[in-house]
Amino acid sequence: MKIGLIGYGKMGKAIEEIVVERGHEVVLKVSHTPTPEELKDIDVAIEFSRPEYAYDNLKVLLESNTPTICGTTGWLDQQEEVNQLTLANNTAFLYASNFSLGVNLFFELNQQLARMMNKYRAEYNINLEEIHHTQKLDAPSGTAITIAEGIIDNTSYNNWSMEEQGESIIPIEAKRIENVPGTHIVQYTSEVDTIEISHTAHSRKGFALGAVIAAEWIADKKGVFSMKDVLELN
Ligand SMILES: NC(=O)c1ccc[n+]([C@@H]2O[C@H](COP(=O)([O-])OP(=O)(O)OC[C@H]3O[C@@H](n4cnc5c(N)ncnc54)[C@H](O)[C@@H]3O)[C@@H](O)[C@H]2O)c1
Ligand SMILES: O=C(O)C1=N[C@H](C(=O)O)CCC1
Repeated sequence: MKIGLIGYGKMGKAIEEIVVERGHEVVLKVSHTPTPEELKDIDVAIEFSRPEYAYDNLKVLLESNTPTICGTTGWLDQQEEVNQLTLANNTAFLYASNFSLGVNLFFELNQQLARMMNKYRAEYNINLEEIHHTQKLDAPSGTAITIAEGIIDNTSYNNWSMEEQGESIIPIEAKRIENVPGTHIVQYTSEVDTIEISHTAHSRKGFALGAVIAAEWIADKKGVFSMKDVLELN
Protein backbone atom coordinates (compact mmCIF):
# COMPACT_ATOMS: atom_id res chain seq x y z
CA MET A 1 0.00 0.00 0.00
CA LYS A 2 1.09 3.60 -0.65
CA ILE A 3 0.78 5.60 2.54
CA GLY A 4 0.81 9.37 3.03
CA LEU A 5 1.87 10.68 6.43
CA ILE A 6 0.26 14.02 7.23
CA GLY A 7 2.23 15.27 10.24
CA TYR A 8 5.75 13.96 10.58
CA GLY A 9 6.51 14.45 14.25
CA LYS A 10 6.89 11.86 17.03
CA MET A 11 3.94 9.78 15.82
CA GLY A 12 4.60 10.25 12.08
CA LYS A 13 8.10 8.84 12.59
CA ALA A 14 6.91 5.91 14.76
CA ILE A 15 4.25 5.10 12.10
CA GLU A 16 6.80 5.23 9.27
CA GLU A 17 8.81 2.44 10.96
CA ILE A 18 5.74 0.18 11.21
CA VAL A 19 4.60 1.01 7.64
CA VAL A 20 7.98 -0.20 6.30
CA GLU A 21 8.09 -3.24 8.66
CA ARG A 22 4.69 -4.36 7.32
CA GLY A 23 5.78 -4.11 3.68
CA HIS A 24 4.09 -0.83 2.71
CA GLU A 25 5.61 2.31 1.26
CA VAL A 26 5.58 5.90 2.54
CA VAL A 27 5.08 7.99 -0.60
CA LEU A 28 4.40 11.32 1.11
CA LYS A 29 5.41 12.81 4.46
CA VAL A 30 4.51 16.42 5.14
CA SER A 31 4.23 18.78 8.06
CA HIS A 32 1.84 21.14 6.25
CA THR A 33 -1.71 20.89 4.91
CA PRO A 34 -1.29 18.79 1.76
CA THR A 35 -2.38 19.98 -1.68
CA PRO A 36 -4.73 17.73 -3.74
CA GLU A 37 -1.82 17.29 -6.20
CA GLU A 38 0.39 15.82 -3.42
CA LEU A 39 -2.31 13.25 -2.61
CA LYS A 40 -2.81 11.78 -6.07
CA ASP A 41 -0.72 8.58 -5.59
CA ILE A 42 -1.87 7.73 -2.06
CA ASP A 43 -3.95 4.67 -1.08
CA VAL A 44 -4.47 5.76 2.56
CA ALA A 45 -3.46 8.90 4.50
CA ILE A 46 -2.52 8.76 8.19
CA GLU A 47 -2.99 12.14 9.89
CA PHE A 48 -1.21 12.85 13.21
CA SER A 49 -0.60 16.61 13.33
CA ARG A 50 -1.75 19.30 15.76
CA PRO A 51 -5.26 20.05 17.07
CA GLU A 52 -5.52 23.41 15.27
CA TYR A 53 -4.61 22.00 11.82
CA ALA A 54 -6.50 18.70 11.85
CA TYR A 55 -9.76 20.00 10.35
CA ASP A 56 -8.09 21.79 7.40
CA ASN A 57 -6.00 18.68 6.68
CA LEU A 58 -9.00 16.34 6.89
CA LYS A 59 -11.05 18.58 4.58
CA VAL A 60 -8.42 18.42 1.81
CA LEU A 61 -7.91 14.67 2.32
CA LEU A 62 -11.60 13.77 2.21
CA GLU A 63 -12.40 16.15 -0.68
CA SER A 64 -9.59 14.39 -2.59
CA ASN A 65 -11.36 11.05 -1.90
CA THR A 66 -8.43 9.78 0.19
CA PRO A 67 -9.32 7.09 2.76
CA THR A 68 -8.05 8.67 5.98
CA ILE A 69 -6.95 7.55 9.44
CA CYS A 70 -6.77 10.36 12.01
CA GLY A 71 -5.11 10.19 15.42
CA THR A 72 -4.85 13.91 16.14
CA THR A 73 -6.74 14.81 19.31
CA GLY A 74 -8.35 18.07 20.42
CA TRP A 75 -10.44 18.94 17.31
CA LEU A 76 -13.65 16.99 18.01
CA ASP A 77 -15.97 20.03 18.04
CA GLN A 78 -15.72 19.63 14.21
CA GLN A 79 -16.23 15.85 14.15
CA GLU A 80 -19.76 16.00 12.75
CA GLU A 81 -18.62 18.19 9.81
CA VAL A 82 -15.81 15.73 9.08
CA ASN A 83 -18.23 12.78 9.14
CA GLN A 84 -20.48 14.65 6.69
CA LEU A 85 -17.52 15.43 4.40
CA THR A 86 -16.67 11.71 4.36
CA LEU A 87 -20.17 10.73 3.29
CA ALA A 88 -20.56 13.59 0.80
CA ASN A 89 -17.32 12.56 -0.94
CA ASN A 90 -18.09 8.82 -0.80
CA THR A 91 -14.80 8.04 0.89
CA ALA A 92 -13.65 6.51 4.22
CA PHE A 93 -12.62 8.01 7.56
CA LEU A 94 -11.58 6.60 10.93
CA TYR A 95 -10.71 8.65 14.03
CA ALA A 96 -9.48 7.08 17.27
CA SER A 97 -8.36 8.93 20.38
CA ASN A 98 -6.04 5.97 20.94
CA PHE A 99 -5.05 3.31 18.38
CA SER A 100 -3.38 0.81 20.73
CA LEU A 101 -4.99 -2.61 21.15
CA GLY A 102 -4.42 -2.40 24.92
CA VAL A 103 -6.29 0.89 25.32
CA ASN A 104 -9.18 -0.32 23.16
CA LEU A 105 -9.49 -3.38 25.44
CA PHE A 106 -9.21 -1.00 28.41
CA PHE A 107 -12.14 1.05 26.99
CA GLU A 108 -14.30 -2.12 27.12
CA LEU A 109 -13.16 -2.99 30.67
CA ASN A 110 -13.84 0.59 31.78
CA GLN A 111 -17.45 0.38 30.53
CA GLN A 112 -18.03 -2.97 32.27
CA LEU A 113 -16.64 -1.66 35.55
CA ALA A 114 -18.71 1.54 35.22
CA ARG A 115 -21.91 -0.53 34.84
CA MET A 116 -21.03 -2.49 38.02
CA MET A 117 -20.13 0.61 40.02
CA ASN A 118 -23.28 2.53 39.09
CA LYS A 119 -25.23 0.64 41.79
CA TYR A 120 -22.72 1.82 44.41
CA ARG A 121 -22.58 5.53 43.52
CA ALA A 122 -23.30 6.43 47.17
CA GLU A 123 -20.29 4.45 48.48
CA TYR A 124 -17.60 5.25 45.88
CA ASN A 125 -16.14 8.51 44.52
CA ILE A 126 -14.76 8.36 41.00
CA ASN A 127 -11.51 9.93 39.74
CA LEU A 128 -9.89 9.84 36.29
CA GLU A 129 -6.21 10.68 35.86
CA GLU A 130 -4.09 10.94 32.73
CA ILE A 131 -0.31 11.45 32.57
CA HIS A 132 1.55 12.45 29.39
CA HIS A 133 4.81 14.00 28.22
CA THR A 134 5.37 17.74 28.61
CA GLN A 135 5.11 18.55 24.85
CA LYS A 136 1.46 17.45 24.73
CA LEU A 137 -0.68 20.42 23.59
CA ASP A 138 -4.16 19.32 24.69
CA ALA A 139 -5.59 18.44 28.12
CA PRO A 140 -7.32 16.29 29.02
CA SER A 141 -6.05 13.68 26.56
CA GLY A 142 -8.38 12.40 23.85
CA THR A 143 -8.14 8.99 25.51
CA ALA A 144 -9.29 10.39 28.87
CA ILE A 145 -12.29 11.97 27.12
CA THR A 146 -13.19 8.61 25.53
CA ILE A 147 -12.88 6.92 28.95
CA ALA A 148 -15.13 9.56 30.55
CA GLU A 149 -17.68 9.19 27.74
CA GLY A 150 -17.64 5.40 28.30
CA ILE A 151 -18.49 5.97 31.96
CA ILE A 152 -21.20 8.54 31.13
CA ASP A 153 -22.84 6.11 28.66
CA ASN A 154 -23.11 3.44 31.38
CA THR A 155 -23.88 5.36 34.59
CA SER A 156 -25.83 8.31 35.93
CA TYR A 157 -22.76 10.62 35.59
CA ASN A 158 -23.57 13.12 32.85
CA ASN A 159 -20.42 15.22 32.39
CA TRP A 160 -16.67 15.43 32.98
CA SER A 161 -14.57 18.39 34.06
CA MET A 162 -11.00 19.37 34.92
CA GLU A 163 -12.21 22.31 37.07
CA GLU A 164 -15.80 21.93 38.22
CA GLN A 165 -16.97 19.54 40.93
CA GLY A 166 -20.43 18.07 41.37
CA GLU A 167 -22.51 14.95 42.04
CA SER A 168 -22.85 14.03 38.38
CA ILE A 169 -19.41 15.22 37.15
CA ILE A 170 -16.42 12.92 36.56
CA PRO A 171 -13.30 14.81 37.70
CA ILE A 172 -10.32 14.51 35.32
CA GLU A 173 -6.79 15.31 36.46
CA ALA A 174 -4.14 15.87 33.72
CA LYS A 175 -0.46 15.59 34.71
CA ARG A 176 2.53 16.38 32.49
CA ILE A 177 5.86 14.62 33.16
CA GLU A 178 8.94 14.41 30.91
CA ASN A 179 8.92 11.46 28.44
CA VAL A 180 5.72 9.68 29.56
CA PRO A 181 4.07 8.13 26.43
CA GLY A 182 0.64 7.84 28.09
CA THR A 183 -0.93 6.55 31.33
CA HIS A 184 -4.65 6.48 32.21
CA ILE A 185 -6.07 5.56 35.62
CA VAL A 186 -9.72 5.18 36.69
CA GLN A 187 -10.22 5.00 40.44
CA TYR A 188 -13.29 4.35 42.58
CA THR A 189 -12.57 5.18 46.24
CA SER A 190 -14.76 4.46 49.27
CA GLU A 191 -14.10 5.07 52.95
CA VAL A 192 -12.62 1.57 53.24
CA ASP A 193 -10.97 0.72 49.88
CA THR A 194 -10.02 1.67 46.33
CA ILE A 195 -10.78 -0.13 43.07
CA GLU A 196 -8.44 0.95 40.28
CA ILE A 197 -7.89 0.08 36.62
CA SER A 198 -5.00 1.55 34.67
CA HIS A 199 -3.30 1.39 31.28
CA THR A 200 0.34 2.33 30.83
CA ALA A 201 1.90 2.69 27.37
CA HIS A 202 5.61 1.77 27.41
CA SER A 203 6.31 3.49 24.07
CA ARG A 204 4.49 4.91 21.00
CA LYS A 205 4.80 1.59 19.14
CA GLY A 206 1.32 0.36 20.14
CA PHE A 207 -0.34 3.58 18.87
CA ALA A 208 1.64 3.38 15.60
CA LEU A 209 0.88 -0.32 15.00
CA GLY A 210 -2.84 0.23 15.60
CA ALA A 211 -2.89 3.16 13.14
CA VAL A 212 -1.22 1.08 10.40
CA ILE A 213 -3.57 -1.88 11.02
CA ALA A 214 -6.48 0.58 10.71
CA ALA A 215 -5.01 1.92 7.43
CA GLU A 216 -4.77 -1.62 6.01
CA TRP A 217 -8.38 -2.28 7.09
CA ILE A 218 -9.92 0.93 5.68
CA ALA A 219 -8.25 0.89 2.23
CA ASP A 220 -11.23 -0.75 0.44
CA LYS A 221 -14.06 0.67 2.63
CA LYS A 222 -16.49 3.61 2.37
CA GLY A 223 -17.98 5.28 5.44
CA VAL A 224 -17.15 6.50 8.93
CA PHE A 225 -15.56 3.90 11.22
CA SER A 226 -13.97 3.41 14.65
CA MET A 227 -11.39 1.05 16.14
CA LYS A 228 -14.29 -1.08 17.38
CA ASP A 229 -14.94 -1.97 13.71
CA VAL A 230 -11.28 -2.77 13.04
CA LEU A 231 -10.80 -4.87 16.17
CA GLU A 232 -14.30 -6.41 15.94
CA LEU A 233 -15.11 -5.36 19.52
CA ASN A 234 -18.78 -4.69 18.69
N1 LIG B 1 -4.72 8.50 18.59
C1 LIG B 1 -3.57 8.04 19.11
O1 LIG B 1 -3.37 6.82 19.30
C2 LIG B 1 -2.48 9.03 19.41
C3 LIG B 1 -1.24 8.61 19.90
C4 LIG B 1 -0.25 9.58 20.09
C5 LIG B 1 -0.50 10.91 19.77
N2 LIG B 1 -1.72 11.27 19.33
C6 LIG B 1 -2.04 12.64 18.90
O2 LIG B 1 -1.43 12.85 17.64
C7 LIG B 1 -1.06 14.22 17.48
C8 LIG B 1 0.42 14.31 17.11
O3 LIG B 1 1.20 13.80 18.16
P1 LIG B 1 2.80 13.80 18.07
O4 LIG B 1 3.26 13.28 19.37
O5 LIG B 1 3.28 13.17 16.80
O6 LIG B 1 3.07 15.38 17.99
P2 LIG B 1 4.34 16.13 17.40
O7 LIG B 1 4.26 17.55 17.87
O8 LIG B 1 5.58 15.34 17.66
O9 LIG B 1 4.07 16.10 15.81
C9 LIG B 1 3.13 16.92 15.15
C10 LIG B 1 3.72 17.25 13.78
O10 LIG B 1 2.75 17.95 13.01
C11 LIG B 1 3.46 18.89 12.23
N3 LIG B 1 2.58 19.93 11.70
C12 LIG B 1 2.48 21.25 12.05
N4 LIG B 1 1.55 21.85 11.29
C13 LIG B 1 1.03 20.91 10.46
C14 LIG B 1 0.04 20.94 9.45
N5 LIG B 1 -0.64 22.05 9.14
N6 LIG B 1 -0.23 19.77 8.84
C15 LIG B 1 0.42 18.64 9.12
N7 LIG B 1 1.39 18.58 10.07
C16 LIG B 1 1.69 19.69 10.72
C17 LIG B 1 4.52 19.44 13.17
O11 LIG B 1 5.56 20.05 12.43
C18 LIG B 1 4.96 18.16 13.87
O12 LIG B 1 6.01 17.55 13.15
C19 LIG B 1 -1.47 14.89 18.80
O13 LIG B 1 -2.74 15.46 18.66
C20 LIG B 1 -1.53 13.73 19.79
O14 LIG B 1 -2.43 13.97 20.85
C21 LIG B 1 -2.71 10.36 19.14
O1 LIG C 1 1.21 11.71 23.09
C1 LIG C 1 0.05 12.08 22.92
O2 LIG C 1 -0.24 13.25 22.62
C2 LIG C 1 -1.05 11.09 23.03
N1 LIG C 1 -2.24 11.47 22.63
C3 LIG C 1 -3.40 10.66 22.62
C4 LIG C 1 -4.45 11.24 23.56
O3 LIG C 1 -4.59 12.47 23.63
O4 LIG C 1 -5.15 10.46 24.20
C5 LIG C 1 -3.12 9.20 22.87
C6 LIG C 1 -2.04 8.98 23.88
C7 LIG C 1 -0.77 9.72 23.53
